[in-house]
Amino acid sequence: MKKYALIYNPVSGDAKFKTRLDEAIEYLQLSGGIVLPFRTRVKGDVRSFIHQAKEFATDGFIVSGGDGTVHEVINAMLAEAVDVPLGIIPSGTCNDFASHLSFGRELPRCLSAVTGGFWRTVDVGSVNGEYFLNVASAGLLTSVAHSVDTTLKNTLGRMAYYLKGLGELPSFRSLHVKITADGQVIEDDILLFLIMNSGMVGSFPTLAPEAKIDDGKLDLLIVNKCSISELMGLFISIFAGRHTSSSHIRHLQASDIYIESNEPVESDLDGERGPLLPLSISTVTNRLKVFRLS
Ligand SMILES: Nc1ncnc2c1ncn2[C@@H]1O[C@H](COP(=O)(O)OP(=O)(O)OP(=O)(O)O)[C@@H](O)[C@H]1O
Repeated sequence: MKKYALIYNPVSGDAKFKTRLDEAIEYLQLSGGIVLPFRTRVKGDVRSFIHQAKEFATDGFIVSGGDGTVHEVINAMLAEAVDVPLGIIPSGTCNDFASHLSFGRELPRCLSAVTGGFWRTVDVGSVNGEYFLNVASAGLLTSVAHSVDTTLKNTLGRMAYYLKGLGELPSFRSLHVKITADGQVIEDDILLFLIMNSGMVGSFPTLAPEAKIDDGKLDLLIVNKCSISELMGLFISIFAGRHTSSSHIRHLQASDIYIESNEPVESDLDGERGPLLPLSISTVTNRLKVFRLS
């Protein structure tokens, strides 16, 4: 009999996964599994659960939530040296990493990846001792995910993020940063930077078309200081997939990145509040396994 632990966030996305818990447990039991469920309550509580459940869950952990919940779970799994694969049931507002892996909202499809037993290793980013699975960022629009009200997110979904982002634009200002990426130094006034694993951020699928989640590299995308009208033009080229050739964008791949600023700049990790700059970022390979569709 296969043994799994299932961690779910009852408020992620439209807060509906909890009504499908019985269906999920039935699916896993009918496939010959037994399941230990855990309902998240506050930030950080998954660590003690994973510590206790790792002896039991010898065939895998499963997480249902958004990018923030997945972020907490991978941090706890790596800290607890959990070696079994992670299954992801996307039930958050965006779930960029799961979308990159082609997991949609269809519960049986996500669970079939777990019961199918196929997995792959993926890179994670390490930043100042914490891990991120999909993106580390700072600057304009990057704090939207952790500053939107939960009720608004539950009702409006990702539209709540876009509305909040639009509200930020009139008061936007640039940041002066120095970035050292695998020895290459960039010092400039910028609007934002994204350090991506999958290249899918904010539901934009191809922000870094060359990004791969197992190449040992992170994709750094910098938006240079520009005017609001130039920024609007840039959004249009993002929708058209032409942004990487824009003069306002710098894109490079690196495995070690150091970012500093002489101002107090807050970062964002997978949609959760991250540390203040400076950030010391590196790629961690072969430590995290995720279930994949066969
Ligand atoms: N029972 C709970 N009640 C309220 N907040 C919770 C609960 N459990 C976890 N949280 C908080 O939910 C946040 C994570 O939400 P998550 O990112 O998974 O969903 P989301 O914001 O809807 O999706 P996404 O990040 O994909 O946009 C964390 O900050 C965590 O502390």
